[in-house]
Amino acid sequence: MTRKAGTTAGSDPQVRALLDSEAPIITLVCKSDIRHAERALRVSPDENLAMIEETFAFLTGEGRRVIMDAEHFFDGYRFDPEYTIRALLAAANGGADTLCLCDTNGGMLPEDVTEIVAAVRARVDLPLGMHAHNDSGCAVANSMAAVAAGATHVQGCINGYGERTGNADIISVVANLELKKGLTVLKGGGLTEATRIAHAISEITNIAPFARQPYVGASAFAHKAGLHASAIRVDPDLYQHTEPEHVGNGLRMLVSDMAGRASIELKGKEPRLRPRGPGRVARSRHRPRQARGGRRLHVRRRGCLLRTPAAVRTGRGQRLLGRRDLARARLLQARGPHRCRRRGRHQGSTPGESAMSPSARATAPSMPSTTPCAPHSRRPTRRSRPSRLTDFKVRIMDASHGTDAITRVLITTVHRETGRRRRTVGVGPNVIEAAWEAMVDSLVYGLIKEGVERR
Ligand SMILES: CC(=O)SCCNC(=O)CCNC(=O)[C@H](O)C(C)(C)COP(=O)(O)OP(=O)(O)OC[C@H]1O[C@@H](n2cnc3c(N)ncnc32)[C@H](O)[C@@H]1OP(=O)(O)O
Ligand SMILES: CC(=O)C(=O)O
Repeated sequence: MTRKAGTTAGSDPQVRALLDSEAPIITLVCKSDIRHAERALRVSPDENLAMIEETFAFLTGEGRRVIMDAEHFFDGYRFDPEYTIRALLAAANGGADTLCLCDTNGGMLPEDVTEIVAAVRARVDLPLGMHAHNDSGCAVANSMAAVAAGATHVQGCINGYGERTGNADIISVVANLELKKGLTVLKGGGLTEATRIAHAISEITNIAPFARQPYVGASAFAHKAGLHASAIRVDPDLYQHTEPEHVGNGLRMLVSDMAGRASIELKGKEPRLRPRGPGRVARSRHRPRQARGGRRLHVRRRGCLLRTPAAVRTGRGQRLLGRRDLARARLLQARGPHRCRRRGRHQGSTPGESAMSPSARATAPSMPSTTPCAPHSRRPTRRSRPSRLTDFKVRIMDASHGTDAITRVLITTVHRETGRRRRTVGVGPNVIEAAWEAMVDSLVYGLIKEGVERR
């Protein structure tokens, strides 16, 4: 924000905090709609302009590159175009680097953006930017319209996350600019990382990926209709607007009651379905169940994890939580929540849980606190708890299955002494079982890493 009314930029704590952050580039939100200056800030129109200019002058004087986010610019322009232009010029006088026009309420349509950006372009001689919200479903289109009208800077958010209905999905904007407009936005072919990055960020934020997300969604290049498949067999470009490989995605053929012969032929050509001898076929009989939750796939990739629990012994001769213990846990769980709670107490809670958010703490079960010990062994001590739980995420894999939905739990633990981080995943029909599996894997993985003998 700009400095507050009645202060100087240099003495405003919030402006000083921006400076203290040592960020080389600072973006300042400024009021550019006269109604917001008068009604929200309750300052005179001129005082608002002074707040803008002085804050820019102070920060640029300290050697920072400063971008203006002109809040409510488009709505303000419609109400009082002269004042919005004066707000931009105040920032320009203060040394602004770029003037980003915000559709803060997200209600603009592309033709409004084209008209207003072109009009501003004719009056202001600094690079212009666009910051679009998606309330009218046009954030990406509005960003593209602004670029077509002369903007050279676009703000957005990965996967379209943001306030209310979200901001412009920066992945779609970049892909459109590169693939449809022939501009180079990312260096070194970075666009091919788009799908991986979109999914990695949805993991980190714990927001399920949106299958129909343009370019990077799992369904972005998926085909169901047999009619499509018959043409795709001849040339995939007949039914796709760009090649999925440009954004790191891939073509996917679905086989359903809408499939024809071509669909099945194409499906059969997918590498993972090519028959490779009887062993392969026999294993693939279990595949649908495994693929549903993903755990077995994960386990198989990690090699020994599935086999290990029942077979690892520690130096103290304690047995690690194994499959039988898991069965016991299921039994306890089936007996009701009271028994489960008692069991949780027995396992103790880790101090690491305090590093989690209150909501995570409220739902996370206790980390099985013993290093490797059976659930009915002695009460754990701090010494026997070498790791602390630092993150606990729950994801419902397919919400449409109601209480039958597969639950996935991702946990991160950190070894107290080495600081080594372990991230494991468990999948089950409910949160307790999924959490249990994740925790067992975490312990086993830790033991393997520490060189504990396997039998
Ligand atoms: C357009 C956007 O949405 S940009 C996103 C902005 N970021 C966020 O809102 C998320 C983080 N939020 C925060 O850190 C805090 O809410 C802050 C720092 C923004 C404000 O918190 P506080 O300092 O506690 O202020 P409070 O909520 O009481 O009120 C906001 C103050 O900022 C003032 N203000 C609002 N916009 C501006 C602006 N562009 N320039 C100067 N002052 C402004 C308001 O007049 C109000 O001042 P007052 O305290 O004198 O009445
Ligand atoms: C800056 C911002 O988020 C807005 O005005 O929309």
